[in-house]
Amino acid sequence: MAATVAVENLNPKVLKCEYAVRGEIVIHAQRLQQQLQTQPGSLPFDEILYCNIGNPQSLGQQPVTFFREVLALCDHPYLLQRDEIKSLFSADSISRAKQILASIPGKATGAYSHSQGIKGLRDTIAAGITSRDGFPANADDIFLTDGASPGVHLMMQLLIRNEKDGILVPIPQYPLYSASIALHGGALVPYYLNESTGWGLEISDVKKQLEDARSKGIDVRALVVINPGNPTGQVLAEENQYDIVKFCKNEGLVLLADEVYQENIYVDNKKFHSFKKIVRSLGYGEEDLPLVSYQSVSKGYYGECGKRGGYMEITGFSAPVREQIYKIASVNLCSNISGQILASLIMNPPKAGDESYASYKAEKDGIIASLTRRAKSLEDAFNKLDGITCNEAEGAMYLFPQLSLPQKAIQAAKAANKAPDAFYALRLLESTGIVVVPGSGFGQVPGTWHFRCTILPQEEKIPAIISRFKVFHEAFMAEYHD
Ligand SMILES: Cc1ncc(COP(=O)(O)O)c(CN[C@@H]2CONC2=O)c1O
Repeated sequence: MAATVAVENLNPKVLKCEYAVRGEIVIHAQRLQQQLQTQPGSLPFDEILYCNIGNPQSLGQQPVTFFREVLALCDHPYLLQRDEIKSLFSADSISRAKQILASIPGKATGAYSHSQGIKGLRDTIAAGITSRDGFPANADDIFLTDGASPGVHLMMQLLIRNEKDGILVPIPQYPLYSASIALHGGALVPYYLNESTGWGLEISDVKKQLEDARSKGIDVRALVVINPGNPTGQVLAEENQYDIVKFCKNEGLVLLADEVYQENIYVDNKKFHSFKKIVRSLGYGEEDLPLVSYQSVSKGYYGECGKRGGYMEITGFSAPVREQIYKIASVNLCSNISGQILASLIMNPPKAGDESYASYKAEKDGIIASLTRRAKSLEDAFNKLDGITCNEAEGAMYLFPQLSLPQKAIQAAKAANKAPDAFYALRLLESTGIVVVPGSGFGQVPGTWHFRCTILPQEEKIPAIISRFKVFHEAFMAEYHD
């Protein structure tokens, strides 16, 4: 009997789900990459430059030595018995690996762990959060996850009962949120970041969207904040964060604080403040506001995307609700142990006085300084082009320029049955090999068009990217000028 599975009879929530970061432009890029391999010289460029995804190590960024030394020793404890490791690994990597292994039952990094993650590692992470914020964190509030993504899905699964349950999401947003809400059958309630004020979050706008949703019978459950922002790159002002926390408390909303770019700050006039610190600074305790804070090993200066590590810290939930969160986490048994170890390392890196500290700090500072330079170079280059305006990337890993497209280009896009920014991105790819994600994949004010470009290509490639981009953009605008 022929298979009965067809697109027509799949879960409609899956069909509704979209994730543009690896969407049609990237799929086409992969086809062109294949063509370059089988037919060298057949395209007007000789390599594909993936500026679509925040994947630093795929573009040449090196992992942090200390983190990899500890991971290697934890994964093969036999090495710790050999004297020769002293000539290969730093003393503090060896001692840290021994300390971590001692916290794992049976030193078995191949065993399932507690469903929230290894307690000793959660103790370390809690200590790191306490040190970062100046307010205590509790290991029992921490759930180690395979990157931040599963933690986001878990909370959507917990909060969304049906299509009448809504989640306030910033627009532009990282499409994990719109995809997860769609997969769980909820309602995305948009609130627009203000491009003219550097992607500012106006509480008055959020409140208007909340009231509008409620008037339509939507039970708004939570507010998502991404700080620093993806794709927009803004870092929230501290006073804005106080307003957001008070708003969530007054409106009875769960605050979902996505803080995976907390180590990616490129401007001197902004600092990262965790929402946990803001909540505690306001004197709010466990009874006042349900808050979920997300962290990941994928970003920062570590960029360990493939290791799939991260955590969510949950505070302000009742014991019965926490039990339900634990139950969902236990269904997946546990997150991967290497990711758990790495999450503990990024929250407790080498300190002054440790043997690895000097080299660790040089690596960390070097990566952040380079990202800062790359962000500025690309931002300046975009702003020099007619028809493009680009806000500063205060943080994160992206620029999100706005395109002022001629009507002829918009008509051509319509004729090709594509959003104007997707039409532009496809033409950019086919002319230069540069892969960006259309703004329509993140959401934008209707009638505006953007694209997202990462700041991740290695520095020596940035001038070539800028010059190739400039040639394309000027030719495109000339082709379609009104
Ligand atoms: C804001 C935000 N939250 C969560 C995640 C999920 O990360 P992990 O699951 O790896 O922890 C990402 C990944 N950033 C995607 C991936 O690369 N480019 C992006 O926009 C992100 O940008």
